[in-house]
Amino acid sequence: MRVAVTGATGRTGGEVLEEAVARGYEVVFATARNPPASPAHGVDVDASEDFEALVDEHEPNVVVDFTGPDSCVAYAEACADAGVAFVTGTTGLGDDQQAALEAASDHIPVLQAANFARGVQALLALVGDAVAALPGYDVELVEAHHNGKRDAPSGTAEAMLDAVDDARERHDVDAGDAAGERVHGREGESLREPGEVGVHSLRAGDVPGEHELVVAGNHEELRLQHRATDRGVFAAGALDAADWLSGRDPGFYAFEDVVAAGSADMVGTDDGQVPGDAGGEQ
Ligand SMILES: NC(=O)C1=CN([C@@H]2O[C@H](COP(=O)(O)OP(=O)(O)OC[C@H]3O[C@@H](n4cnc5c(N)ncnc54)[C@H](OP(=O)(O)O)[C@@H]3O)[C@@H](O)[C@H]2O)C=CC1
Ligand SMILES: O=C(O)C1=N[C@H](C(=O)O)C[C@H](O)C1
Repeated sequence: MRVAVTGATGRTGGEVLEEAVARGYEVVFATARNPPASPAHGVDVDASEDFEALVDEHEPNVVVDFTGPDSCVAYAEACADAGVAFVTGTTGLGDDQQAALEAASDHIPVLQAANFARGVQALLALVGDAVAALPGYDVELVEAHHNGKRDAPSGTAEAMLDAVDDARERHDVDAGDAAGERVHGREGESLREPGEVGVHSLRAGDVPGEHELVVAGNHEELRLQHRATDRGVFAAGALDAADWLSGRDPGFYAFEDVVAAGSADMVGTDDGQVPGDAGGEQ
């Protein structure tokens, strides 16, 4: 696969570049806004302002993007012009930016995911099940990320909140008068209204990403939590997505489609085994 990586000097793009090289993919170019003088993971990093020319010159099968909302949309549009598939994990897009990204998928395959960890796909299903099974319970969401994250709440939190709303609607849950209302943090006199969902964003240190939904009532508490313990999980998922997307028809795809298609090579071990699994031939 001929892959290009944008945001290649970033926390996540850097992991994508490293994993792409480790997998033996042909990294045809990598970009950053302020490219470093020396190669990263053996790949020269070019200035992102040359993106269109680089696409024309190197003809990647797919571009993998972890940058910011403006650049994500600009790259998607350039890929649409060049007929190159586009995978993005960039979060924090506004409504117009989201519409522009989706419009690009009229011409090319586009895959967008707020979170490329497979466990988060399972979490989203569990969130819907829990909310449907526990009508009348209070729902609160807490997410934690590193101190360099720009958007709040996180894209994953937004997806979890959508899963709460969808489940309440689909299962006709009478959640209370404030159903659908999101309350971001609380201070002062602010009594909780039935149905509202409190959303709390922590930004500290180097936390790769944690999300927890609390469903509580009737003298009990259910907590559904996902923790990314290393950013490599995002890089691996994004490259699995790139592999799956490359060569597909134009359209707007989700990471759910990739997860449904098959299991992952396990990251974090040299031999592809699940850590701690001693079974099988070595
Ligand atoms: N979907 C998922 O699974 C995940 C999504 N993310 C999302 O990915 C995005 C990037 O996060 P993270 O890696 O922490 O960010 P970083 O700030 O660590 O890195 C961003 C990278 O993008 C480049 N960049 C930033 N803005 C622009 C721009 N306007 N034009 C061109 N290049 C730009 C930066 O270059 P330079 O430093 O030179 O400015 C840098 O290389 C965020 O939206 C985050 O939420 C993150 C992890 C997982
Ligand atoms: O910015 C990050 O770091 C992350 N962003 C994504 C999000 O906004 O949900 C995914 C992951 O949690 C890491």
